[in-house]
Amino acid sequence: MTTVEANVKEVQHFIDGGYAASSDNQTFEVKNPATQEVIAVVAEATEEDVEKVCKAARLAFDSGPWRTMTVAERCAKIRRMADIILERKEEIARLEALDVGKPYSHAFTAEVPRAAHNLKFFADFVEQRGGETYPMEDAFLNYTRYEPVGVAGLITPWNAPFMLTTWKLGPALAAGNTIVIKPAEMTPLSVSLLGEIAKEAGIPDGVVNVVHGKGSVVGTAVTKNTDVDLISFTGSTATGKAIMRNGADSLKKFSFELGGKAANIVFEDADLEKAIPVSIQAAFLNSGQVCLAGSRILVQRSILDTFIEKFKAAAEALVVGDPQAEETKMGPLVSEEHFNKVKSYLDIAKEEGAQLVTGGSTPDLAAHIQNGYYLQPTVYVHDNPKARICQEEIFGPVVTIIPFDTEEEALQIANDTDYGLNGVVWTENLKRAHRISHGVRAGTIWVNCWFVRDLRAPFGGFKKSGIGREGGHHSLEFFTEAKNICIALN
Ligand SMILES: NC(=O)C1=CN([C@@H]2O[C@H](COP(=O)(O)OP(=O)(O)OC[C@H]3O[C@@H](n4cnc5c(N)ncnc54)[C@H](O)[C@@H]3O)[C@@H](O)[C@H]2O)C=CC1
Ligand SMILES: O=C(O)/C=C/C=C(\O)C(=O)O
Repeated sequence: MTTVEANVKEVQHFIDGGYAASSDNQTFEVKNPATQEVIAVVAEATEEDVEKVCKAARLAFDSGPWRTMTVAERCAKIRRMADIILERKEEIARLEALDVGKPYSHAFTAEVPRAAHNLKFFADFVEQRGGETYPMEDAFLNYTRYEPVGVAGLITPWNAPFMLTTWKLGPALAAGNTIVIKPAEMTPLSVSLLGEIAKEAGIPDGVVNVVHGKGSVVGTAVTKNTDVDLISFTGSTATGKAIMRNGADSLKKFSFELGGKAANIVFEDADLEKAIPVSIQAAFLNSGQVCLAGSRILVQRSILDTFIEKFKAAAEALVVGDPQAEETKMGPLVSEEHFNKVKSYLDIAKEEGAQLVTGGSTPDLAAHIQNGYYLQPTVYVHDNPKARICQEEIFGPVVTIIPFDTEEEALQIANDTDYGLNGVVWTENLKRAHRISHGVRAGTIWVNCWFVRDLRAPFGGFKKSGIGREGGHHSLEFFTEAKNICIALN
């Protein structure tokens, strides 16, 4: 990445170990969502460029040393990547704040360290991995090898671009695949560095490639490309369906982490001293642009008034402002288009008769961020769980409190959704915690906590929230082909 004029960065593809412009020199602009200023011009790939990048990854897989080098050597290079990310932590966190609009403090203390951990974790995990052996009396011995699949297409979103890309890159690389990354076009800055970081870490040319452009063109071309063997995707459910259709002809493997509309269920025996601040995080972290957001807050009617009063006060106390400022807890939405989508739900809420508790308009802002895509933390109460604001993924700082009376009713509302990524339960009753955790149809349930991540644990969604699981051996199963070798012993 270079700077072309004051503060405007030039971002190119990273192909076969070097930066490259598009074959037709086309570019697109990226804006800072806090100000609407242009912060980067980015190479926009043609279909021919996508061919080239996928071919580079193919050649690096077929004839390069990456998949044949020892696991120890490969993993040492991946760990070096993690170290370089930590050495460049401030720079990457600044880019993430600039590009996504998320608070720098969160990127610096949580997401960039997690990105480094994603790489290191899978390097360690692969080195320690065993295999299966099945002796057949004394006559034959079966043993299993886990070999890389080939070229991995990683199509990644804009809400946590660097962290979520490394979450796929770590296991894909550790397993010995070569990679084509297609970052989200709205937020390409941090991810564009991964090629050069890989090169600096000693990873051979052609193993980590990055290609930029619109999802509908470049994402589609990567998905259809016959040199690409699998697609790991995080993003919207609609795009997941398109990827599945476009990848069908080349019979790709898919792993999808898609949308969510999590129920955050607060029972009357919950410890509100913990439940309120964590529910605020679950609602407004990254301006609610988190697939795991607890955007449907189910509250038992006996504590409804107390909960609303405390939650309102905590939402109003959140510091909304410049993402680069240390004290900022919530920044803008990522783009004008997304801002308009989120704002449209304020009209829908009104039409649906939802009761506004707080928010619903633009916050007071310092002069330099007056043009940013800001919305106040917004809270509604609605007693109709079928309302659109209770059903659709808004992906913004807009949450709805839904009252309930009994456990059965809470479960019924929690499961009345197309999504099933995660759920949250607040209770001091252990038996109830288990009952509700078993009853909610979602891939992760957090009890008296939220977004606590052990990278060994399965992570992914039921229903329209995804296909497959990431994490620990689940990621490795996706990024490897299991091979059984059967040896006659006599
Ligand atoms: N699960 C999650 O973490 C995320 C969920 N979303 C949800 O999706 C909604 C829409 O956001 P979008 O930016 O439109 O998400 P998206 O799912 O379209 O974008 C994610 C990635 O997919 C790529 N892409 C788009 N169309 C493609 C196609 N046809 N083939 C291959 N790749 C393609 C994009 O370029 C980007 O890299 C959000 O409002 C939110 O509800 C968005 C981002 C992340
Ligand atoms: O912690 C993870 O591995 C994944 C987190 C996912 C998100 O933050 C997201 O997609 O919004």
